[in-house]
Amino acid sequence: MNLDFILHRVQQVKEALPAITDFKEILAALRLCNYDPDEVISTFFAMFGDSLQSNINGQQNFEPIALQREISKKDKKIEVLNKKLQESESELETLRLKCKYFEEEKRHLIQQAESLYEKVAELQNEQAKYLHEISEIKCKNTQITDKLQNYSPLNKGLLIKMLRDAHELSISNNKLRVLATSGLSEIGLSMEHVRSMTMSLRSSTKEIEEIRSLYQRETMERKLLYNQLQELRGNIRVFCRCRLDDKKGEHLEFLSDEDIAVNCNSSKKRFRYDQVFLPQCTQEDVFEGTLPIIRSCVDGYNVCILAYGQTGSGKTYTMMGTEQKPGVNIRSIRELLHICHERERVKYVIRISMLEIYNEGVWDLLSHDGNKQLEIRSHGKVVTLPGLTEMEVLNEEDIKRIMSFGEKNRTVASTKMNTESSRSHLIVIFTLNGVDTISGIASSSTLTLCDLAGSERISKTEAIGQRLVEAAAINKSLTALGQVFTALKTNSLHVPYRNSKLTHLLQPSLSGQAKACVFVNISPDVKDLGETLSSLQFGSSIQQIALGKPNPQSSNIKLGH
Ligand SMILES: Nc1ncnc2c1ncn2[C@@H]1O[C@H](COP(=O)(O)OP(=O)(O)OP(=O)(O)O)[C@@H](O)[C@H]1O
Repeated sequence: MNLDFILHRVQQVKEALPAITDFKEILAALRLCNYDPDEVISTFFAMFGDSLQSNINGQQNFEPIALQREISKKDKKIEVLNKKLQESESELETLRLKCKYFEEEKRHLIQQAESLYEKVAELQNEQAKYLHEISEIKCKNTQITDKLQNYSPLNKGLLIKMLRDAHELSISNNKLRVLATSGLSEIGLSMEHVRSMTMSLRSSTKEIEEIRSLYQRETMERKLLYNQLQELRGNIRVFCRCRLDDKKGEHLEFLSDEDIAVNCNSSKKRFRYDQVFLPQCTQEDVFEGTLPIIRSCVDGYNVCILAYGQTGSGKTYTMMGTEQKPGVNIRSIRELLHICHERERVKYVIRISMLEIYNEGVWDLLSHDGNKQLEIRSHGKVVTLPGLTEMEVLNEEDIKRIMSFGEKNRTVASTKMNTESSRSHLIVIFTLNGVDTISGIASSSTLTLCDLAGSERISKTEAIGQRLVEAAAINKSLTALGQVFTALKTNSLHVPYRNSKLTHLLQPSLSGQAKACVFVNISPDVKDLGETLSSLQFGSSIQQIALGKPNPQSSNIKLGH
């Protein structure tokens, strides 16, 4: 409570006091004033105790009540003070906590400040360095400017141009960099593409390898099966062909497609062949018989086709034929080229050679420097003819042209030697080298076409001199051929291939798993009966001769070394 205010009120009461005689009236008056009577009284006593004592007569209980009031007042004050003390203490605690927090904050801030001071120091160092560098650059700049000032206007122009160029260069450099960046990203994409392509390529390569090995196996199996079929038919097939003639050969009886009989001296001699071709059979019919072995040749087996018979029996007609009616030679070559062409996956190289065996001498008919005599060489089972001319052929025209060149050579040689071409053996050899582009299998084989010299006996020819020598040579080689066939038929350990040039040369085509086809040509003329019988006997003796067991890599002839 405001003390001035109380004093003011007390003053008001003091002024009113003389008029107040009754204490109760004073209290009432004070109540009217809205003041706490205890407070007012205690103030009264303190200030006007003496003067009031005399006026308050008869008020016996006044002192204890006043004391009680005093105590209660003190208690209240103490309570208030306690409350205030508590509040102060709690406030003090709060302040203490705050103080602690601020202490922490202060320490933290001091640390930060210290590190900032360090950084500032570093930056100041850096700044000093940069300032130093700047001053150096400025110095250089001043020097350059000075130098520039000294440049002649021309040099200045050049310099400006150079600077411009440099600027342009830097622009184009930037463009290039952009291009390079996009190029690099494109390269990255391409690399990714290449990577995936490589992956798919790898898997494709694997697939191709598998297909290739499958294909390889299939090809081998097909070849072996085809070969087995040929073996079942016989590796040497013998056909009989009778020449077409006006004279009817009454002595000849064509019993079936495979049987022919000869009536002589009231006896009948029967001969069995793989096929007997009647005089009216066409060149196409005759070729049918040789067709399967041509396929064998392309499969890698050595093949030989021979025409045997007396002079004039139709050997040349069968082998060579005429322009209109081509024989086995041209048809075989056509078939060979056709099969090679059909097998697109195999690359073939075909070479032709032409030989003549006359009087046990081997002559190269394709040699450009006249007729050249050759020597036969043997290396184990490999037979070679060093120096033999071989010409690559691509088509039928090539072959016809080369063969007619060889024929001319043969005629010239025959004329020189005063003989007939029919007195020699004509041998055309086709060498076939194939490489399968898928399986990689290489094959090498030969097709030997042989038009033998007339087989008539010396006694009949009544030859003398040169003719006798020729006949003896022919006889020798044909006898050797018969001996080879006989040895093969009887499975003899030794086959006398080297008994003649003819058999020596034909060794690769008459051994191993080679296939041979022999045409026995006969004359329908009764006056040739003896020779016909002899030829038929020769033919039937070689019927059903089995050559060696199959061996996939058949070719063993090497020519032209
Ligand atoms: N099947 C046939 N059809 C028609 N003509 C034929 C037949 N066979 C042979 N000739 C003809 O008979 C003649 C003699 O034939 P070719 O010259 O082929 O006999 P060759 O056995 O080769 O004789 P050489 O040993 O003298 O060479 C030829 O004029 C030929 O055209």
